[in-house]
Order: sequence, then C-alpha cells, then structure tokens
Amino acid sequence: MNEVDSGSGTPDAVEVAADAVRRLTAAILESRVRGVATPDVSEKISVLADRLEAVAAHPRECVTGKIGTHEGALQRSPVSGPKNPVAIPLRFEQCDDGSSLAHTEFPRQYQGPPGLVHGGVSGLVLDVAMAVANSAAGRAGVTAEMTLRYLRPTPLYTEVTVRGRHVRVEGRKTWSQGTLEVDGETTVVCDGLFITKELAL
Ligand SMILES: CCCCCCCCCCCC(=O)SCCNC(=O)CCNC(=O)[C@H](O)C(C)(C)COP(=O)(O)OP(=O)(O)OC[C@H]1O[C@@H](n2cnc3c(N)ncnc32)[C@H](O)[C@@H]1OP(=O)(O)O
Repeated sequence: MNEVDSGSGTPDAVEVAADAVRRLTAAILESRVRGVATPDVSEKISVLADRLEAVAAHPRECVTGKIGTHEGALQRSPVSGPKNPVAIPLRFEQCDDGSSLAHTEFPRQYQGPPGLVHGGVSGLVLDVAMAVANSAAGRAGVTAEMTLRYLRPTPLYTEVTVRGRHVRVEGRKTWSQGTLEVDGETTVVCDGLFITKELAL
C-alpha cells in the first residue's frame, strides 16, 4: 500500500497554518454555541485575515491555473489537502488492487443533521476517493454524474473508512464506486461516472 501525493511528511508553514485555521474553525463553531467569542478575539482574527489577504495571490491566478500543478492537486484539495484549511484532511493510500483508502473522523464543521456528517460532504469525499482510484488506473477525468445512497447515518467524531474503486471503462467513460464505512457497516455508497479529460491542474 502506498500513500498518495501527501507531501514531504514534515508539515511546512502553510500546513501548520492550515491546521491552526481548522482548529480555529471548530472552536468558532463551539464559541457560537456557548456564546464565548469575545469582540477582542474576533478583531484579532479579522486583522490576521486582512494581513494574509493583502499578500495572497489574486483569485484570478488560481482560476486560470497559473499557480496550480498536478503534483499539488491533492495537497490543495478541499478533501485531502494539508495546505487547505477547508480540508479534513484525508490521507489517501493506494491499495495493491488500485483502490483508494483513507481513514478519518469528521469534526463538527462538517455536520449536517445533529451529530452526523452532512450528506453533501460525504459526496465530496467520495468524489475524490473515486478520482484517486481513477487516476491510479490512468483514467484521470472529470465527474459527470454521481448517485449517492445514504444507507445509514455517518456520525461525527467516529472513525470512518473511505474507499474508492474504479469499476469499468468504455471509451472516455469510467464508472467508479466509493463507500463510507463505520464499524464495518457501509453508511454511504456512491456510483460515479467520470469522463476522461486532460485536467489543467
Ligand atoms: C493522484 C492525483 C489525483 C488527482 C485527484 C484530483 C481530484 C479532483 C477530483 C475532481 C472531480 C471534480 O470535481 S470534476 C468537477 C465537476 N465536473 C465538472 O465540472 C464537469 C463539467 N462537465 C464537462 O466538463 C463536460 O460536460 C464533460 C467533460 C463531462 C463532457 O464534455 P465533452 O468533453 O464535450 O464530452 P461529450 O462528447 O459531451 O461526452 C463524452 C461522452 O460522455 C457522455 N457523457 C457526458 N456527460 C454525461 C453525463 N452527465 N451523463 C452520462 N453521460 C455523459 C456523452 O454522452 C459521451 O458519450 P459517447 O457519445 O462517447 O458514448
């Protein structure tokens, strides 16, 4: 089993900052519930955001792919990216049969129904799990369709196993499947259709 494109192993300054923002996000949600956020804390966070925004690349450079690389795709991904504060982040491994595998716990910022993972978040995670498996099979492309079946609730703060596997191909079309499992039981199944396309990453 090999780890997929997850960086050098030692977190760099961006990864440390991203992790701090993740903790901040969870704490802000908690503060809202408990009513403990103070104007002082809010102002400090806003000042920091202003400072970083002033030196960050213009959003247009991201959309045109000027600062993107294929190698960095998983590191910046909203699912697996250690450099992306929005990411959980998942660390995908490539199994010997070509499938992708990750283990994670979803914290409170991914909540849908009380105590449970938001269904859209499950879809997001499974999309990337399938994309990683497709990429290993030399079938990188974009998602054309996803069908999600929510079989059981997926709880927050509980170990979840994420799997993606590539099922079959026909021309430019690739069918794949992804699952979330908790305690050996499948909670979500996703069937995906991907269309092979050169990605400007
Ligand atoms: C380690 C690194 C990992 C790297 C991992 C990185 C992870 C990134 C994962 C990101 C995954 C995403 O979020 S991707 C983003 C979300 N998806 C998108 O934005 C896609 C937007 N849609 C498109 O760009 C387009 O519609 C395409 C590319 C899907 C198709 O356009 P096209 O290229 O012009 O091709 P077209 O001729 O229309 O279709 C080709 C064939 O596919 C069929 N087809 C097309 N769309 C559909 C559809 N929705 N449902 C059924 N079939 C369809 C057509 O009938 C045709 O079949 P036939 O006539 O040949 O039989």
